[in-house]
Parts: sequence; C-alpha cells; structure tokens
Amino acid sequence: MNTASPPADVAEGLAFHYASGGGLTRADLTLDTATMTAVEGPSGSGKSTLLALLGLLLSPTDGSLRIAGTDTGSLSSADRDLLRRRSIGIVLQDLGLLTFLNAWENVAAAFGPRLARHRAAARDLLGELGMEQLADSPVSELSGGQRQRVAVARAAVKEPVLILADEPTSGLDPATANSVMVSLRSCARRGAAVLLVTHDRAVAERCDERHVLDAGVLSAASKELG
Ligand SMILES: Nc1ncnc2c1ncn2[C@@H]1O[C@H](COP(=O)(O)OP(=O)(O)OP(=O)(O)O)[C@@H](O)[C@H]1O
Repeated sequence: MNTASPPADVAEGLAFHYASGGGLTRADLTLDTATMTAVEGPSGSGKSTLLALLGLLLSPTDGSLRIAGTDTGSLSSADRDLLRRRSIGIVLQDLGLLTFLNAWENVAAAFGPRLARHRAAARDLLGELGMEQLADSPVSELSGGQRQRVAVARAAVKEPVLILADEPTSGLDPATANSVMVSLRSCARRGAAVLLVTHDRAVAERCDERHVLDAGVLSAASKELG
C-alpha cells in the first residue's frame, strides 16, 4: 500500500433514504489507493445503494463524499459526471458489455467511440489480466469469468483512482472467481483503490480491509470474523 498517497475516497456519515424507507443509514469509509476493500452484507442491507453513492450514480441525502480530493457535495451535475468519468471505474453486476464488439474493443470503449486509438492500452491491460489470447474474441463467445475480466479491464483502463465492483465473483466457480480476484488485485497494484461488495466471506477475506453492512449501517468487520 502506498501510504504517501491521499485516500482515493472518504465518506463521512453518508446516507441515502428511498421513499420506501430503505437505503443506507450511515457509512463512514476511507478507501486508500493500492488497497482492496470488501463490503459484506446480507441481501437488502444497502450494498448496491452504497456502491451507487460512491460511484456518483446517486446523490446522498446526508453526509459528505470526497473523491480524489474533490468534495462532491458542491459539484454541478456536469462536474459530477466529469469526475465519475475521470476518476471512477465501475463493474456492475449486469456487466453491460457491448456484445457486437470483441474483448479489446469493449475495453477501449471506456475512452469513447474512437476505439482504434486505445487499442494498445486495451490489449496491454487484457494481457496483464491473463486475457491476451482472447483479446480479439467477440464477448458473446467468452465464458462468464472471461467477460467479468473484460469488464474489470474496461473499468480500469483509464487508470481511475477508484474501482467499484458489485458482486464480481457472483455465480462463478472457485477457479474463475480466483482469476477475477487476481485481476482486481492487479488493478490495486497499479494504484487504484478497489472496493467490492460481496456475499462471499472467502472473497472478502482476500481483501486488505473489510467492512460489514447491516440494515444500512456500515462498520469495520471485527477481526474474529476471520
Ligand atoms: N429503487 C428503490 N426504491 C425503493 N427502495 C429501494 C430501492 N432500491 C433499494 N431499495 C431498498 O433499500 C434497501 C437496500 O437495498 P440495496 O439494493 O442497496 O441492498 P443490497 O444489500 O444491495 O441487496 P442485494 O444484496 O439483494 O442486492 C432495501 O431495503 C431495498 O428494498
């Protein structure tokens, strides 16, 4: 971990209340660069809401959020979009890959429509994530784990300070889940703060920091949890 760098993300008293009454009651969280952090929690505890807040996809009803040194509370919607595009990579559960493009084109698409300009960066990163041989494959022909790694590469290729991953190993067999975790670790080694939400204790245990969400309240995982 690079302790000289300021945190990628600091949330204080972050909260979001849906009209239904559900949501996120309180999250205090610091995400350091080059570090993997897990948030565990049962269904309905607020994991997706937290991820959407950290990804600037939702605006908090309370609390503050600083990303890459910028206080997001005072930003216009255009500036929030800009900060998201520059500083955050998101791997959603529904990966949102473009099925008519191949693997490297999907990664390059993170930069915009001029795919060929970013061919080298996209292929290099896929190579780092163990996907060199599959860079030219249509994503429709890739396995679930391979697609997940393409989505990780797409989130990471612009070298965001923060990478958010929603259940990145969900539905994968242990070997494939391992390859996805290795890919996320590789992103952290490149300097990103990586946050993943998971139901899977074994996945959380591979992270440097662990937090638990319970009924909308985030707290540090106690060491005796393992
Ligand atoms: N769009 C919405 N409108 C109203 N309530 C919502 C909405 N999305 C989520 N909620 C409520 O907010 C709470 C937290 O939901 P959230 O999806 O963040 O939980 P989660 O931990 O991600 O669940 P899961 O693991 O099942 O995806 C739940 O009580 C849920 O019913």
